[in-house]
Amino acid sequence: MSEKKPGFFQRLFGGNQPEPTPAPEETVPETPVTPDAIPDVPEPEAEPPAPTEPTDAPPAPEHDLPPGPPETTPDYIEDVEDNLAAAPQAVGEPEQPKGWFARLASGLKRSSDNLTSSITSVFTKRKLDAATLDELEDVLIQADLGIDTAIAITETLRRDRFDKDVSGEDVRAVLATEVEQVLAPVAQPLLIDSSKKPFIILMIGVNGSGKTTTIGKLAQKFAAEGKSVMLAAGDTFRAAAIEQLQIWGERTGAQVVARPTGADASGLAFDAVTQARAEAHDVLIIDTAGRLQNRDELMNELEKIIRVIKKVDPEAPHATLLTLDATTGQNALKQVEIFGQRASVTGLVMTKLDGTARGGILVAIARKFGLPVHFIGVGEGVGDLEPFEAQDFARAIAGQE
Ligand SMILES: Nc1nc2c(ncn2[C@@H]2O[C@H](COP(=O)(O)OP(=O)(O)OP(=O)(O)O)[C@@H](O)[C@H]2O)c(=O)[nH]1
Repeated sequence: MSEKKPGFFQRLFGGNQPEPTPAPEETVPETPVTPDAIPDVPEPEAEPPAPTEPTDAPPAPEHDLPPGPPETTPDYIEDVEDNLAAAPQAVGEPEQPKGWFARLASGLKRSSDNLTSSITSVFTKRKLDAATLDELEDVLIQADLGIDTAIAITETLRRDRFDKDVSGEDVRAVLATEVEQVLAPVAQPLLIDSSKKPFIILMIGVNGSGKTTTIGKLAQKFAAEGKSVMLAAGDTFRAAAIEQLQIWGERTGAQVVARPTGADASGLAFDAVTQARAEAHDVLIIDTAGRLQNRDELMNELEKIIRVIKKVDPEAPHATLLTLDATTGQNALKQVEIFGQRASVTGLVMTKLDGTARGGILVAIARKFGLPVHFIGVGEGVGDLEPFEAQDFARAIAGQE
């Protein structure tokens, strides 16, 4: 799974593609659906009863566990088929619909173009002086790279090149080097400890940040490595999220534990961990409902899910992955801070780098928190999630070939 597909770097840079839809401004995710805003979906109980305290022999689950994906009625299958075009792609060699692929590539091209053209315009005018360095610092901050990185880059230039002719290309090289230095320590693969059966991954993040899609992509990767995967449809607020996970389950051969909409998410997590243990799956990935980090009651619910998982396996979750939507810009820093405090995040996945000029935020996050970044997403397709590589990202941001 760490093998890098040819062409991914190409997708980061883009080619001659049509203009993408402009990236949204910060704070609001692309699909800002809060549980409150969803019609016809019953709210779960404010404080549903926790599952029975487990002992050495865990108690029987509250619900009868289905042998496989539970919804198999003709209507459901029809809905699923209708959704296939918009949903994840089939397992195996991913097919990239050309129009979509072109939009992804164009998104990142715009991002690096914005940065590099600003740099070029600053550095074609004169020898390196204090005013030029100030302008450069502004450009770098506006690109969401963070003040520390912006200062580090300008200080390097001040030290090495002050009062000398400096080209945009020279500056891009310094930028790439600095960004790579910041990112290299956090670019860490997600290691699945095979002594844990199952290795439990909890997926968390704000609404629409890409949790469910990322779970599907991960399930595909693990399945391709021969691992047996179970998915838990813990976003019990939204019927669509449950169905989305079931589609991924069908496509990746992963068993899906699901409950009707509105079921208690902690109870579902407990059942899923118990079942995955009993059946000795290699990996269990638990989806959760999207929640804004400032919704205290929803963050309490997340803490409860974690407590309940620990009742079955005190070491679990073995990985708690926070998905971050790159288009949210500076707000992503707040998300890392609060989710980190409340849910002990162990690693990050940044999605939607294809649709934004704000990919630099990953550099600011890496510098501030030092949390591992395991994957980045550059599209909705199953092949659009790649292990994070510092050098590729640095070169893409700096507009280097
Ligand atoms: N362009 C692009 N879209 C993505 C990427 N990752 C996910 N998406 C899309 O983002 C949207 C939201 O993704 P979901 O996986 O449903 O997000 P979620 O976090 O599970 O959402 P909630 O359940 O509402 O919290 C979907 O339309 C995905 O296809 C990515 O890397 N690039």
